[in-house]
Amino acid sequence: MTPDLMNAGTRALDAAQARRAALQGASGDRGASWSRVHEPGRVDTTHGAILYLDDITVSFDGFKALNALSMSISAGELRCIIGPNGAGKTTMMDVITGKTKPDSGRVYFGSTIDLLRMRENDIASSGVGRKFQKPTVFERLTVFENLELALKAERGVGAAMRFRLSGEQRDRIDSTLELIHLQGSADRVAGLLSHGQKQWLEIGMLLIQDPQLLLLDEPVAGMTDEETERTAELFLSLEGSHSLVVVEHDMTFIHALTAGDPAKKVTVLHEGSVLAEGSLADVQANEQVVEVYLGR
Ligand SMILES: Nc1ncnc2c1ncn2[C@@H]1O[C@H](COP(=O)(O)OP(=O)(O)OP(=O)(O)O)[C@@H](O)[C@H]1O
Repeated sequence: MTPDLMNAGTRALDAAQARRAALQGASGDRGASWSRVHEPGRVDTTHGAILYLDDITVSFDGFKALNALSMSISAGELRCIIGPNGAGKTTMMDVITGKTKPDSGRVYFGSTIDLLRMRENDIASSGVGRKFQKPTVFERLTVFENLELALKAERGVGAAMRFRLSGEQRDRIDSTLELIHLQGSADRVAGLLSHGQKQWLEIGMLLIQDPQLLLLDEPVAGMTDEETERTAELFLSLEGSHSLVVVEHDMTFIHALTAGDPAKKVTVLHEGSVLAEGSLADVQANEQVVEVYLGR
């Protein structure tokens, strides 16, 4: 999480908590941080791709975490990325979001935005939303307040403090609540939600800012089977209107997301490069993939 994003969240949280404390005579602490995404709609996808990674190498003390990695994600695509521990999946996400700068290679958001020239905060602002594995919601705020905060942060931190919700924005929060299956929990304190519900809330906080590309790192880790199923439904409902890159080890979930559709690509990473790419059936039948990952 970048310092700017941390500040955006904590300062707005302070303001929200001060309001609540004034009303309830209570005080709270700070539980989380999250990404701010705004000004979507400027990404040029006329050539079909929303994300290009070209020949990316990242070395840590001589060890290549990414080794000439190339990959392209189409606009509106839901791409699953699998691979053994240490394959480079998180490092790849770190490069896309500007957390790690590669030794060499190119990363483009659409055909014109060179992400390697941008800082982490600016990449988030350009429409790349990232969900880390661990849910990071503001535990002491209600579900509604968490979404409100995410919506307000679109306007910048200073403006967010003074900003009041319009009817249209309330509707946007309501439709997000419905999308993430939390319409009955709007007034619940987020800390009381189940692990899966916290994950959905954080996804909602990203979605309400309308990112064009969503990077999701092991989103169903720790979820119940029912929560996993619902998360698959949610992601499938976003496909087309958003582009999603989902890193996941849970093959049941990957099955649900690809739903036997041979047109849906799964990418297998191994030792910092693409080992295989194709339909789930194709990669499952690939002997090398079985050897390094699926057969274990
Ligand atoms: N900051 C770092 N310094 C040194 N080595 C690192 C660093 N970050 C990652 N690595 C190494 O790079 C390799 C790739 O790590 P990465 O976390 O990207 O893999 P991953 O595919 O996300 O694994 P997992 O499925 O376990 O999350 C690993 O061998 C890891 O130890």
